Amino acid sequence: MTFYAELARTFSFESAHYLPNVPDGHKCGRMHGHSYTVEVQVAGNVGDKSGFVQDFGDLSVAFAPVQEQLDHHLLNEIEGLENPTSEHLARWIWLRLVDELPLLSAIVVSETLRSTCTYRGEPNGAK
Ligand SMILES: Nc1nc2c(c(=O)[nH]1)N=C([C@H](O)[C@H](O)COP(=O)(O)OP(=O)(O)OP(=O)(O)O)CN2
Repeated sequence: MTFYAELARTFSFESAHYLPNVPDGHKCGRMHGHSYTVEVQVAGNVGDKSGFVQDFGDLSVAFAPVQEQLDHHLLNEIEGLENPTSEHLARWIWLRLVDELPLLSAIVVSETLRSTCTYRGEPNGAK
């Protein structure tokens, strides 16, 4: 019997950033840090024999180089993250994982406990 399921694995890293395009006086224009969490989601059919959509370990392997690039870095200095909002960061991570994780269905970025941004790719699959 084939059935469909969704998996998620959560990663965390510490980074500094500032938002260059916020209005004068906005607190996020000053450099500050976050303990980010990123949830990587994949979705698909569960293999008859494996019982997996995909091995959770594959998500860790795919995320490792991304973590290396982000952890304890100033995000603004990373190419493509010159304006490192949660929205841009979620899409930036998506673009770095989607080739290795074709079942990727969402990237959820949290800067704080109360705020999340979810990116699910472009509707037509465009990059
Ligand atoms: N749509 C977005 N809004 C904001 C982003 C963002 O990436 N996307 N980022 C920020 C800042 O990075 C800021 O550090 C976070 O601000 P805020 O959510 O206000 O965080 P606080 O925990 O300080 O919230 P309080 O309500 O002041 O406690 C801002 N907005």
